[in-house]
Amino acid sequence: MSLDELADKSSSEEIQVAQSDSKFRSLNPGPIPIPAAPSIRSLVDSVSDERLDVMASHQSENGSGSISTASSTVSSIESEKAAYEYLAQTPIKSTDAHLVEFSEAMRTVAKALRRVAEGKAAAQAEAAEWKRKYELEMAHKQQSKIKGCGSCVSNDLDKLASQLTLETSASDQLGCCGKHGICSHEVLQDVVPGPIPRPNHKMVGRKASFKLSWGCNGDKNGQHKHDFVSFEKGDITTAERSNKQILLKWESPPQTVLFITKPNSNNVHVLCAEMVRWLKEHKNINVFVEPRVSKELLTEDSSYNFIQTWDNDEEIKLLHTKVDLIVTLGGDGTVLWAASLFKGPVPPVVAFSLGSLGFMTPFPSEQYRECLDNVLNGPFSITLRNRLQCHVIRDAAKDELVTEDPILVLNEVTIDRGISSYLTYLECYCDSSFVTCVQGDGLIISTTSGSTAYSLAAGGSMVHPQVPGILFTPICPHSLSFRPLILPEYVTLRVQVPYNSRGHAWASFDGKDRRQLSPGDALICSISPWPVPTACVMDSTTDFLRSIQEGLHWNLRKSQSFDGPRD
Ligand SMILES: NC(=O)c1ccc[n+]([C@@H]2O[C@H](COP(=O)([O-])OP(=O)(O)OC[C@H]3O[C@@H](n4cnc5c(N)ncnc54)[C@H](O)[C@@H]3O)[C@@H](O)[C@H]2O)c1
Ligand SMILES: Nc1ncnc2c1ncn2[C@@H]1O[C@H](COP(=O)(O)OP(=O)(O)OP(=O)(O)O)[C@@H](O)[C@H]1O
Repeated sequence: MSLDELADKSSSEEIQVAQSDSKFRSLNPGPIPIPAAPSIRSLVDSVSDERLDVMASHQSENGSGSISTASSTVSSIESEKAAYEYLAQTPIKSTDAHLVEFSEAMRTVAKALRRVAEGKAAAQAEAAEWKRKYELEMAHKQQSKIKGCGSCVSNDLDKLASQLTLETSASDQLGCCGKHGICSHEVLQDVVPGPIPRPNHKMVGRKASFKLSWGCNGDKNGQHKHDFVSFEKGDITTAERSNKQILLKWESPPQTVLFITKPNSNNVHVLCAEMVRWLKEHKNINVFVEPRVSKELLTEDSSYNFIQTWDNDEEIKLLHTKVDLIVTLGGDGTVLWAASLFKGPVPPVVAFSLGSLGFMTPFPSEQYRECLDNVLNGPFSITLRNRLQCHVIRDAAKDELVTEDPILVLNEVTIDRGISSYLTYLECYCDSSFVTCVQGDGLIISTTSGSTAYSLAAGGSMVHPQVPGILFTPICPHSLSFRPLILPEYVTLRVQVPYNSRGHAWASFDGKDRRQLSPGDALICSISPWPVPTACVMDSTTDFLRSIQEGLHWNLRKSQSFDGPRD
């Protein structure tokens, strides 16, 4: 697809969403009076007719058509709510067939409206995604012009998207962003969507540029073997598998490091002060710290006046354009916290272990000089940890233009019963297919990085973080046959609290930011295009195996003694 076509697609999709919304508003005439009891039959009839219309138009139209289906039925939302209220106030005799039929019709209409609201949210998300990719591509082009690096330019947006989502599998050692390298850093620097930042004397210079490539160990002649399916003579075969370890190689030296540290820990505080000074004095590195840490360091010693920080959320949005590396000092929670600061691209993370478990924190803090030397010089292995992008869709806001901001999680999103003592009742869909109803304490939708966290405690498999997948793990399901699932990374999951749920559900994101989900609300999750690159001590697999063995004591058992019965 050319850039122009992309621009057209991006803008036309936005226009489509906007148009459908304006239709939404213009067709929503406001509340419809609650029908008096004698006229309820006529209301049932009219709703039943609308139900038929909805079904007919669903059959005859494609996906985008479903938005206009919503428009034609939106006027019944208010009447539906009014009718529910009316029904709640009026005792229903089980023998009253009319009221039962009416209530059924209302449910059908409500379901159709839900589908439309969700379709709209998905379309908005998709349009935003295309727009962002388009902006990235433009930035990439501009950057390449400045650098005179013609080979960096790719006119194919799909290629860029697949590079960002790791669908490309190749290694290339051919210089600047050769055919198979990932030049994401160049794409991401300098141009930032959003408001123009106010001039800041603390701003640092350009970011260091780097290249990601897939390693090809054991490949003697340097020829990389790709993972692809070939169809020679009608036979389907996969080529020999390559080593997919991802290497980060700096193309210019990194200049700026951001520290994210666990609060209320004296050890962390002392080490942070020492590392900051060492980086400045021995490596001439610019250092950013959190506002809390900046205050602490400056109160102690004014000679830390070289450190930089931020004042507000707008400045946090720009951090990824200034920072070459993130250093975390703490446990896994600190890595999650660091990732949560970045709603878009995330610079590589070097996680030093100062927590209790430290599954994602492989670097020993006692050897920080050696570790940082290795990382600053490069090349080093990284694990690209996928994140999930979660949208909460409110039933009450289905005819509003703006939905809640997406939330990115590195571990998982959990939907549970919170303080409710009732069973959680959740309807789950994968793309357009119904998956199941969860009846139990809740559901965990996890990344593969999160597979060793809450999902593991709920009986999910441990999955290597580079495996492209989404884990679907129930929490205490009240069923004998509910096994956890692992779904492919490209699907979109939708979990909704049905109208007839007895209680609310609660969503939490990496264990934080709890949000109530009322009957009618839904959560939509898919893999985000912005992974978290974490530096490895050895390589992705060695580090993972070490973590499950040393951190979780996986399959620890006393060895069987030599003496005893034999074959
Ligand atoms: N029953 C459970 O196991 C349970 C319950 C609630 C939350 N959690 C996890 O805690 C996470 C939040 O972590 P926190 O440190 O802010 O909270 P926290 O301080 O409560 O620590 C939770 C524990 O989970 C470990 N952990 C976190 N991410 C991990 C990962 N990817 N692999 C292996 N272990 C991991 C941490 O090291 C820590 O020991 C949530 O994302 C969730 O996965 C687990
Ligand atoms: N920079 C930060 N600002 C605010 N809160 C933070 C920050 N870093 C970590 N936290 C929070 O502090 C809590 C504890 O942090 P962390 O998990 O890193 O330490 P730990 O519990 O000692 O280690 P582990 O997770 O390995 O057991 C987490 O809930 C995390 O969200």
